[in-house]
Amino acid sequence: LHRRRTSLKALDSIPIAHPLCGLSSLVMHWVRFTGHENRFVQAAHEKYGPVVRLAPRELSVNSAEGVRVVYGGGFEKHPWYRSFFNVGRPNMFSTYTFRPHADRKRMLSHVYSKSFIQGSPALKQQSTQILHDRLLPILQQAAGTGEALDVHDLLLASAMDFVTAFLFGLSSSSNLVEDRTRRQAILSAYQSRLPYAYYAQETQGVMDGLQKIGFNILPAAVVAATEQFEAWCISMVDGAEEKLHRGGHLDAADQAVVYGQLRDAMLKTKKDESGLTADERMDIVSEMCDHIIAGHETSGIALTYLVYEMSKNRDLQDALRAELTSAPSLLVEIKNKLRAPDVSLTKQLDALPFLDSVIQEILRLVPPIGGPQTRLTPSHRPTKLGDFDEIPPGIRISARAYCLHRNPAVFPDPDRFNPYRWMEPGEHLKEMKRWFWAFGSGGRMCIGNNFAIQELKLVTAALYANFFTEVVETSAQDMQATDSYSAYPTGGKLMVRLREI
Ligand code: HEM
Repeated sequence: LHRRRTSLKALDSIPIAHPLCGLSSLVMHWVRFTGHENRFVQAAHEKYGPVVRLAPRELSVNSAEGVRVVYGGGFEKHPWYRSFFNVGRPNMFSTYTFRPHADRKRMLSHVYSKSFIQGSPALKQQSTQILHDRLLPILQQAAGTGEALDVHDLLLASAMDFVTAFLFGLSSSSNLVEDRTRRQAILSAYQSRLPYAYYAQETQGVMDGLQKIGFNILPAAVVAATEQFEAWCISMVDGAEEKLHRGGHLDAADQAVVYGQLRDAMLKTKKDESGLTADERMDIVSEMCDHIIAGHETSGIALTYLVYEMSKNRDLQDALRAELTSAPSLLVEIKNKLRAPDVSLTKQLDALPFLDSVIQEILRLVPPIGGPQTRLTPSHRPTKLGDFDEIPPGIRISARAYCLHRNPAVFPDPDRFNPYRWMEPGEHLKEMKRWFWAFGSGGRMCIGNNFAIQELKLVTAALYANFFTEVVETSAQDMQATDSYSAYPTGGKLMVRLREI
């Protein structure tokens, strides 16, 4: 205990976010419980600089250099991520130790690489069907009637359809874009547990103890909704497994790219022909559940805010449309005079500078995961962070995109949506890219970033090639992002009126 106290002395020179932060973690518990953690940490960094102490054994960093130190290697994830277990088994996201994480990530990196994503015939077919047959007709119908459409809901649904199609193949995936009843049920089942994240993330020990004596802090309805969501994920896994088991030819759109890859990679690790154990099957289920979660809410949130910001500025919509139509072969005419990006030209679409800047800027302004990416200082050596050295092992430490993206020295007028800031080449652009952190960095960086960027570009291009958007019945307060790990709009909706061009 004495050695522990002495080593903590090294933290005494680090500015504290609040007078009580050096004495107790209660302040941070309160800040998290009341849902203003990102704003609290941001205010502390603005006042005290790039390294602040949040609790006796917790630090926050807010600089590109600090991110390089903490996320460049050697810092394991904090057990905080254990709360992201699905179906009771760890997955790539929730595993906090190096080895099992690296083994799993290696199995899946190839199918999420940029070259694979841009070239995959399966993903091309899946994207075409989701855009042409589901999303665009619904948008056109809303434009025709002039009725306001909740695009938040719809864009979460389309992100869900995109990711589950890539995981399981189209016939075993969701169709939440068209099936509104199922959409409501699934999205609200998933979202019902979000308000309880504090308990799962910050009071795990207490939760576990209480559960042992038969008490669960989470309301029964939330537990049931989580089970319903997991059962739905499992039903898609089962559908994909059945399809692969049957064998025979599958259309490109029907290929279960990610599921098939993980299943084969896990089978290859077996020394005999025994097949996968029940636990290994549940590991796959857990991994798939996590990609369903990580893949739908992030992209859905990004697209929601993109439509919100674009709707506020007609000039930006015109500029985007001008870029899309200046390369005429990029758009193909589909039914009912609608135009859609040609999915065989995803590389060319990716190279459009304004579209790229719009996507980059929305991920900067409202990072869908803006909250802390929590790590532990390494166990075998002290850490040096800027002016502070001898930071002892086992200290909880995090950076967050919410704060990194609000540094006015790097992003002047940081609260303004300004895609043009990404279009001026030079040293400043390089500096902005060093601070851009929507997908994290290092070994635990988002595996789905190439998939997400391609999907965001396809949906944005399809939308603005055909429609003007205007926000109705939604206040700025509704669109305030929740102050938590992910950034859902507080009002839970974005009502938009569309007009066909
Ligand atoms: C705009 C969309 C997305 C954003 C902004 C985003 C952001 C992030 C961030 C910040 C992390 C690191 C989190 C942390 O360490 O706390 C992460 C990890 C991860 N993301 Fe994404 N993500 C997006 C889309 C996706 C998609 C589409 C998938 C899968 C289909 C995905 C799967 C994952 C997985 C599996 C991890 C864990 C990686 C690891 O631990 O090695 N994400 N994502």
